[in-house]
Amino acid sequence: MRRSVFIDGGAGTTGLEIVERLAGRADIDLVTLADDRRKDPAARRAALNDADFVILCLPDDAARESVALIDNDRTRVIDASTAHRTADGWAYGFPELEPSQAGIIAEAARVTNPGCYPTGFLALVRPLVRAGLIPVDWTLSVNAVSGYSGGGRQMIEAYEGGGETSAWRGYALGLDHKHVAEMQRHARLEHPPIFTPAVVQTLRGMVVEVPLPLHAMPRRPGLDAVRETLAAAYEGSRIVRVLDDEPALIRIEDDAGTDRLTLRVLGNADRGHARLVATLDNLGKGAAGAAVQNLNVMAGFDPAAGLVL
Ligand SMILES: NC(=O)C1=CN([C@@H]2O[C@H](COP(=O)(O)OP(=O)(O)OC[C@H]3O[C@@H](n4cnc5c(N)ncnc54)[C@H](OP(=O)(O)O)[C@@H]3O)[C@@H](O)[C@H]2O)C=CC1
Ligand SMILES: CC(=O)N[C@@H](CCC(=O)OP(=O)(O)O)C(=O)O
Repeated sequence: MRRSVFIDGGAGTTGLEIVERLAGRADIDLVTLADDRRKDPAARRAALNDADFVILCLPDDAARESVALIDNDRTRVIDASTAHRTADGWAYGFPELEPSQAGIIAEAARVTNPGCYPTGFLALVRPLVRAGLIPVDWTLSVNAVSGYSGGGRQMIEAYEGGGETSAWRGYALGLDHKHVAEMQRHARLEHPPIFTPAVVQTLRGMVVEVPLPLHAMPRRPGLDAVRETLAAAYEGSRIVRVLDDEPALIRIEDDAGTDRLTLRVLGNADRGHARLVATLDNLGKGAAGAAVQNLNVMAGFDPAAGLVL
């Protein structure tokens, strides 16, 4: 059955990526607004209420406005912004996070995409918290780097226009990044993680790392036990893969240009030091790929349709 899908914000960085993935699909009628109407509330209201599904690729305030413009109970929403990630009444759009999560998304009228950094963090951590290997009262650290497309059109223009020339730029130095609450809540931790993000001179891709002093943790799990727990959690997934290779290097480009999420458990077994590493594309599983995957789940399509794997 064909479904109509309106991309609100279809001219932006994430919106264009989604259009690219959905264009030409026989099961979808894709709707975007022309440049002179894309910020017109009346045109948006009509498109929002006409569509079976809308995907919001907007700044947070505009995303809230779009939700308020929907006055029917048929249109279903996927929000790529930060606006609803910890809000009641919204399903968290990470189908692999729990065995029951895809079913919750499939039934939901309102689904929020996870944040790009939380996607890597939660994939690494939530199965370990669930298994009791990470105690709920442990304070985790998350160290991450992102390509500059993570900051949307304005950041892309700053880096590509020569306004920003740094190779590595740390930010959120007050440890108050907008993703911290989302990470804590969906990892089911008692304390916020210490999150240290940075942007590097590459367009897309990200590396999200969680160091773990296994030797000091109550259950003292080995690297193999941690890896096996993650592998079991994502067994059968075509999107999230847990590798047990021992690469000499991890590169931010490893999963750039794809909708994959790759997890590794590296470290020093003798010392009981682990380095959990996720690689993904901030615009792939971190944004557009996640939105398309959620649409597939909600509409009953093949979960991996239109994804680059
Ligand atoms: N970039 C990324 O890697 C990720 C982004 N996201 C989230 O996705 C959302 C979109 O981000 P991104 O694509 O990067 O941002 P962009 O700035 O590239 O795109 C946002 C788009 O929304 C448009 N827009 C702004 N205000 C309105 C409005 N009132 N009505 C209609 N359109 C409007 C903008 O138009 P104009 O440029 O003309 O103002 C632009 O086309 C954000 O909430 C972001 O947090 C989530 C995960 C990762
Ligand atoms: C490099 C960069 O600036 N990244 C953005 C996160 C990407 C994004 O847009 O955040 P959401 O996933 O919450 O939508 C930031 O740190 O605010």
